[in-house]
Amino acid sequence: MLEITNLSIHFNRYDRRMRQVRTETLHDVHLSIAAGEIVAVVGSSGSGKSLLAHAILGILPSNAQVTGGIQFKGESLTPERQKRIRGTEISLIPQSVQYLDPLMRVGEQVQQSVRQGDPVELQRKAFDKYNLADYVAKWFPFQLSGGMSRKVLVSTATVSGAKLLIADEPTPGLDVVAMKETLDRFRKLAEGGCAVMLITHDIEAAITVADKIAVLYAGTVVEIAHRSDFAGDGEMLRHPYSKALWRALPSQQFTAIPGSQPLPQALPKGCVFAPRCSSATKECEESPPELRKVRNGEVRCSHAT
Ligand SMILES: Nc1ncnc2c1ncn2[C@@H]1O[C@H](COP(=O)(O)OP(=O)(O)OP(=O)(O)O)[C@@H](O)[C@H]1O
Ligand code: NI
Repeated sequence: MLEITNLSIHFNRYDRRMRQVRTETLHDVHLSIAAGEIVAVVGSSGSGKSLLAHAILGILPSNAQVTGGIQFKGESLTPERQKRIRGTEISLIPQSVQYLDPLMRVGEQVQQSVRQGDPVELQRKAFDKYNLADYVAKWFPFQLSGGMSRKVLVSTATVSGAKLLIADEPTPGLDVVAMKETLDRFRKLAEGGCAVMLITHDIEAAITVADKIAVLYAGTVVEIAHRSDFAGDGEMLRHPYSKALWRALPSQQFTAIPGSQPLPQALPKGCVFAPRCSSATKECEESPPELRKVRNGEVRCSHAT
């Protein structure tokens, strides 16, 4: 359904001395999501998760330069096509419930996203599917609980039969029950033939529902693993950063590694993770490793086995 190849994003901006600086915020991303598949994109704040989503939707700021290819249903996603199918075939479940218009009744907001068929009928069906009572359609966003707002966002994103759904951090702040409901909803959508990209900080949530996990670090996909690789001591994982992420979880060893993720304006010359990696060699510092297949997954580390 979605095929991303060699996708890079640069920003041009001027510094205080009016010199143009070019920063790379996403580096050579390869990622594909099949129909019926859920792929989680995990990584810490600033790793480029939202930029990746915005590149697919074609909603990056105008000073962003995008290179590489994005294919949707086997055809190139040009800016014109992105504009045409955004909100219908490809839709976003935004990071925050603040995306709801506070002055518009929620039923109307869902109806506005309908491009084909009877808006009222389809909105009713969507509410029914997500256990929202009919009368809620007449409510304004401030009248909704957090969980209901999320259901309205999902209804809006799915009401016109999207084939690719991108959910940007849909779970923070949800209690355990609401979180499980949200994740179950994605599973059902995938079972219905949707391709789902689930962007999250929460690895534990990701592995309960995603088929594959892409680990993003400083704009680079360092590993694409299967959910089952996140187990035990992380010995099935291929990249030292994925292992470190896994071991840093409170439910695991709770051990953090020293250092911090480099900023886009200060990326290392070689492997982005080399400055924090205990097995880094001269070679790692010199040039960035290629993405390669290792044990049914993919990794950007020349030492991975
Ligand atoms: N308009 C912009 N101009 C320049 N740099 C940008 C712009 N938007 C984002 N960036 C940079 O790109 C990097 C990735 O940002 P992005 O929002 O994709 O991170 P994220 O992984 O979604 O983080 P979070 O988990 O906090 O949402 C950051 O370093 C950010 O500063
Ligand atoms: Ni983000």
